[in-house]
Amino acid sequence: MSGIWGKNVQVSIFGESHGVAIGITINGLPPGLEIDMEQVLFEMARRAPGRNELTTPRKEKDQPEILSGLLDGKTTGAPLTAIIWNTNTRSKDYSLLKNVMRPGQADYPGRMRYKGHNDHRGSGHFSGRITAPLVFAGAICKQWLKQKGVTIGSHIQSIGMIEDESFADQKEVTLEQIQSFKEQQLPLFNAEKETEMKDLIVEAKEEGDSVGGVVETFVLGLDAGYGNPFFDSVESQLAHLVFAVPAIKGIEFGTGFDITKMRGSEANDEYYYDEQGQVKTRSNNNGGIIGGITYGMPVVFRAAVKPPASIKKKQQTINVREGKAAELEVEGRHDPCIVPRVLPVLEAVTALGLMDLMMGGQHHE
Ligand SMILES: Cc1cc2nc3c(=O)[nH]c(=O)nc-3n(C[C@H](O)[C@H](O)[C@H](O)COP(=O)(O)O)c2cc1C
Ligand SMILES: C=C(O[C@@H]1CC(C(=O)O)=C[C@@H](OP(=O)(O)O)[C@H]1O)C(=O)O
Repeated sequence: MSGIWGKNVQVSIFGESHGVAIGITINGLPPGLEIDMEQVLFEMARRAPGRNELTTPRKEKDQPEILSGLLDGKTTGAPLTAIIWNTNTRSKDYSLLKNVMRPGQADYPGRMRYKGHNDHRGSGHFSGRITAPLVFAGAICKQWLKQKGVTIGSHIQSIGMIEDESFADQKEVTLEQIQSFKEQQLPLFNAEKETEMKDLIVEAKEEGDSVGGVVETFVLGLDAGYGNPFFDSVESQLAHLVFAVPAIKGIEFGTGFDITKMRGSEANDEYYYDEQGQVKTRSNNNGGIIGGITYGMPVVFRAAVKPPASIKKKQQTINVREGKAAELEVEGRHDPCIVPRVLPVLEAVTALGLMDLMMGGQHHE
């Protein structure tokens, strides 16, 4: 397993979904950073399981216990370690799944990679639950970024075939709107789509099935001049972290794959000076990054979230103990749609990636 990431802010995650606890150690945080714990808990609660009818019924407090690196509410500069206890495991749901492989889940590849020694209970270290410590770290990074004037927001771009408007369609997105998105179950530019999306998730759940979707994340207030091409381009940095999130199957920046359908004259983001003399572009098809470097416009990307694999509907698979074909109806407590819970995770990894990048001092000044 590779549970360690980062150059300037380095994280190390640990734990399994049905183990004693999960957690994270963060290295490289600057000393004296005041941590607003209420804000950290707010972010944790956005992701936590069991909060409403659209999520897994497994209820967890997801209250981080800080073991080191924080004194009188401020970072000391020493490694900051937090653990989150697992309090509501139901491992019997997984006894069959040691041998009967769930299609679309990490059971079979994990078994091959770890020679059957991986903790299969609750998908072990593969579980989406391991994103809780990432949200903890991201909440701290967000507080550092806020001091630098950088804000990260996200909304649901789509659930199944139901689409919201895009960030690019908006004249302006205010900090208040970004904050209100964080308080909503299904944050949308076009709130009229909410009922349709909810109904689709509930319908899939009732049919013993699941649905996927797309999350759009945007970063405001990021100056021009960050990024280290080739290998540490801003896209590489963010994509690396976004693909670490379980269930993410794709990422596109700016206009993404659709830019291929445009002419250069349409795709190019034309420059101008605004009233304050700041360099801006009229469009943002490149999603705030060209040549792997920011150009001062919002960084925008969309992540594809697959429909969760663990469904009640009957599926064909294999029993590896018997070496035979098998049928499977997955029991247990699962998310019918991961999208609403993954927004804070995508924001968190974005915050981590950007803080790591900015701490490296790549800025032109
Ligand atoms: C917040 C979150 C919740 C998830 N909930 C479930 C779930 O309830 N059931 C499930 O089968 N997969 C769930 N997943 C997805 C699996 O963890 C993921 O599909 C699996 O680890 C395999 O990884 P991959 O899909 O990225 O290839 C969740 C993922 C996240 C990020
Ligand atoms: C517990 C969480 O979500 C879990 C993510 C998950 C998976 O396979 O990713 C499967 C389910 O696990 P369990 O069968 O143990 O209930 C979800 O409940 C969480 O995100 O905190």
